[in-house]
Amino acid sequence: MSDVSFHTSSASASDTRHPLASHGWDEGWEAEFAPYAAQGLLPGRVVRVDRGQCDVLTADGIVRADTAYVTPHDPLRVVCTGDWAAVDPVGDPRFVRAYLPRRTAFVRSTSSTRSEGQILAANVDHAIIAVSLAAELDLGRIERFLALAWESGAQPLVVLTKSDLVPDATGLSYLVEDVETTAPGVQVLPVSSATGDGIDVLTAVVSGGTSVLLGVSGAGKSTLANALLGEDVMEVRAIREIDGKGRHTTTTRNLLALPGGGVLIDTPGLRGVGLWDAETGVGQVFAEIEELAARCRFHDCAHETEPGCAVRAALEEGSLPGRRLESYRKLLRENRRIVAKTDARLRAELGREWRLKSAQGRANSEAKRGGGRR
Ligand SMILES: Nc1nc2c(ncn2[C@@H]2O[C@H](COP(=O)(O)OP(=O)(O)OP(=O)(O)O)[C@@H](O)[C@H]2O)c(=O)[nH]1
Ligand SMILES: [Zn+2]
Repeated sequence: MSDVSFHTSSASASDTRHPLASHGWDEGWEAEFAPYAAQGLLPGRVVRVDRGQCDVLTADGIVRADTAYVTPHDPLRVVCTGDWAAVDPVGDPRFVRAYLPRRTAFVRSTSSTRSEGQILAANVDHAIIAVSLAAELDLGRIERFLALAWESGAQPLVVLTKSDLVPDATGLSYLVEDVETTAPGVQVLPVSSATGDGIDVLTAVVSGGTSVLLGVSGAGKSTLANALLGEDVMEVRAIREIDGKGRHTTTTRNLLALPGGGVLIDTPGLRGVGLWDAETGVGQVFAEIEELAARCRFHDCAHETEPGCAVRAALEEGSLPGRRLESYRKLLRENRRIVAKTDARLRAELGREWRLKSAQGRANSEAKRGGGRR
């Protein structure tokens, strides 16, 4: 009982920081948690989820809690790392009774056969997209990650890693420019974990919220995570002080407080992200194309052969690069395929479209053959 009054009083006292502030607790969460606090439940952030159980960091340390109440049939509503949970103050087992509505969420499609979304991380503010400068830039791939990031609700940030491998400053500035053009509204930051260049800027950006690292294998995510975490030892010690047992070390957690402020979520599943119903996200990545499309004569313009098409006009005039439009179409197609797996109605439509297209294709090639004979 004294536990509960400690939480409510310490949280409202303006001169003391709430013990969970380092893990993202703020006034907004506190207000939303009020009804649960009134029931005597403790707030905590989920730092790891296993089968049937999870680790929740509360003001009293890490609580191992049962997730039976927050494991509904809908896989997107299953409690996940980053959630703010309401936990029983006592009991064996202690249960997570509920979690607060998510501000943002990362989801991905699971296997190709059973396409249901899987929730990967919740309440992420910054999506750090790691792109290695050791390889040639793949702008299409960056756009794909950007779509996923925007879709989640988090603010994307592109980090060009291994900048030490591009010693020529002018060359580097061109690469940064290329990515900036591809990612309007997104900060692009060259960094090197080897020399430490740019790490201070990144540290400052991520200090104000929860971040995740996205990017293909070898992009330098782990190295970057270590650079942000500094000496892991500090982190481990801090956790041990909190729970007083030293059972949980950094290796068992997918959510870590950064020494420079902010929180980093690094769940293994986030590494090979797919695109999951990210149509709005795709629209945000290609905002300039969607703006042009709004000026097409027909609102359902496919920008193929329609008259009064603003997209094709921009393409012809050279203000819209062909690569951008192709990438946009590719991502939309990819997205529709993913959505179609779960949406039978759309699947039927796509099937119809496909049959129409192939019928058209047959007609075209027959016409061509006919023309050849003439
Ligand atoms: N030169 C240079 N090499 C780096 C830098 N950062 C990472 N590397 C190297 O790049 C390789 C891949 O780095 P990782 O951090 O393991 O990449 P990752 O994205 O975590 O890869 P996965 O764990 O497979 O997802 C390693 O050999 C690192 O040593 C850097 O700033 N400069
Ligand atoms: Zn058009």
